[in-house]
Amino acid sequence: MIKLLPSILSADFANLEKNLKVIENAGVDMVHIDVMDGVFVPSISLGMPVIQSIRKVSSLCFDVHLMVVDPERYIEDIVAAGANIVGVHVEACKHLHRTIMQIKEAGARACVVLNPATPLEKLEYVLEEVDTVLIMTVNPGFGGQSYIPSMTRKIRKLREMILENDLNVKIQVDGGIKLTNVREVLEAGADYIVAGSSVFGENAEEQVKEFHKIFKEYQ
Ligand SMILES: O=C(CO)[C@H](O)[C@H](O)COP(=O)(O)O
Ligand SMILES: [Fe+2]
Repeated sequence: MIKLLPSILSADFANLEKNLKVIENAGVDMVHIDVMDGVFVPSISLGMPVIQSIRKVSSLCFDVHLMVVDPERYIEDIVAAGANIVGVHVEACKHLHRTIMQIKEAGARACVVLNPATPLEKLEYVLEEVDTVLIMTVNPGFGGQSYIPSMTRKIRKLREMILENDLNVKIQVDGGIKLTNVREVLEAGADYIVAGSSVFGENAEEQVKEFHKIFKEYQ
């Protein structure tokens, strides 16, 4: 099933509860939360206290994208704060397999994230252990960037790898996805679509409905 995961990075941080209600009422059941440390990526976004606070007012599935160095330092705290899915970057983990196990032992679903320039080969020995692979379709660090066209081939190639190995792994895409290019990633095989500026930067309720209309063409 194809899902839209609005990214709260582009939401109004003074009105997060209201923003979450808007997307939930529009039919969304998962939300994407970007945690940036100012080291792995240039920017700093939010951390545990914010996740804890919004957990109290939302029953949405929280998909937390950790853009931090050595993410294994935070897994248990992030899950305790309310994360249902935890995504870690291949480029940030010294012992990727161990970190994936740590996420699952902490009680969350494990997602592995690849920067645009990181090849899919990095997944070869961990693919069967993960619930989701997140293909970054922009260089991580900021919302509102443009989709990198070569990522369509990467999504297609990952879909082939998953099929060849007969696995049940979801493909997530994040960065620069809009109503005008979402068909391209869906045709390539994406299941989970993250969208920040194209949801919260506009009329969020209308945008969610438009994305969902397009998804119906593919399921
Ligand atoms: O991980 C991210 C940035 O590093 C964000 O999830 C992503 O950029 C969403 O924003 P937009 O849809 O505006 O590109
Ligand atoms: Fe993200």
